Amino acid sequence: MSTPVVHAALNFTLTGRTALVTGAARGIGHAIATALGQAGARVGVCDLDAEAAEAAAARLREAGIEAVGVGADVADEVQVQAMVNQVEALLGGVDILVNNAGIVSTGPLLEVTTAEWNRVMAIDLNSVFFCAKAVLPGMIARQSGRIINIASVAGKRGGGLLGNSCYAAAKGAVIALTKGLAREAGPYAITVNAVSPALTDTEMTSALAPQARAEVLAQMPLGRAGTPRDIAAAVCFLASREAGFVTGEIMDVDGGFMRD
Ligand SMILES: NC(=O)c1ccc[n+]([C@@H]2O[C@H](COP(=O)([O-])OP(=O)(O)OC[C@H]3O[C@@H](n4cnc5c(N)ncnc54)[C@H](O)[C@@H]3O)[C@@H](O)[C@H]2O)c1
Ligand SMILES: CC(C)C1=CC=C(C(=O)O)[C@@H](O)[C@H]1O
Repeated sequence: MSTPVVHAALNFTLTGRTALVTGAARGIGHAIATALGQAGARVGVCDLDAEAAEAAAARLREAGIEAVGVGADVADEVQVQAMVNQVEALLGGVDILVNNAGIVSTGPLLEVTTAEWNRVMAIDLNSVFFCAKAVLPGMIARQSGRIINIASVAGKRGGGLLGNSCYAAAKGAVIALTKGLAREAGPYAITVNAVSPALTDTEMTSALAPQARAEVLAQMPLGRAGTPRDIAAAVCFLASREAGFVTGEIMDVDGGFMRD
């Protein structure tokens, strides 16, 4: 038997790392950008709404975080490459990519137009492909990196109460892409994981009818909706050096919703 030792203290600081968070002007993305910055990272705050992205970055700077706001539509590959170029020029190579930007569509499949289907797929799924492609060459060159995708319990369950089939299909594909890319990127010491929230209080869910909300909460053992900070905490762990042996994981942060 080996002699017991006192192990080195765990260190969750992100000092010296550059993070890029999409859809970070508000909601879950803003909480993630704030938490990564508070842990020491320099943060690229990306959003479709360029003014809101800059305003969010300014709030982070006021809190002592090095941050830049960048306007980009993550559904557009050319804009994604320009966004990554801008962040890397100002803050250094992206060490941590958080694919958070997303939209939800509601209602049964027969009511979803082809245009709506295409927009959900473009923003919720294609963006993950575009953003990963844009940051991976730098991560491979540096032999390190963290990619964290925000999925959804809808992607595991196939929708139902929690988003419709179209949204669920996009998030289900994000989960499959996370697992596949984890296999591809592992040899370069790059981890790829997803955080899978259930109902979380943000603007996205603010219009949910009280009855529907009560039905969802009744299925959550903890009996409350998630907060953006709940999701940010999980992302910070996965972004840390200490999570270097976790990859291909789809981490439920869902108040127990997915438990059997
Ligand atoms: N809120 C929930 O209950 C919940 C549950 C599970 C998963 N999620 C996922 O979490 C993520 C964040 O959701 P949220 O609740 O904070 O949403 P939100 O609507 O409050 O915020 C989304 C942000 O993404 C930005 N955005 C939208 N389209 C974009 C685009 N094309 N390019 C760049 N930015 C864009 C918006 O401007 C907004 O700032 C999404 O991927 C969502 O699917 C949310
Ligand atoms: C707006 C409402 C139907 C909703 C949006 C997104 C979800 C998700 O899981 O991503 C939901 O939980 C859901 O309540």
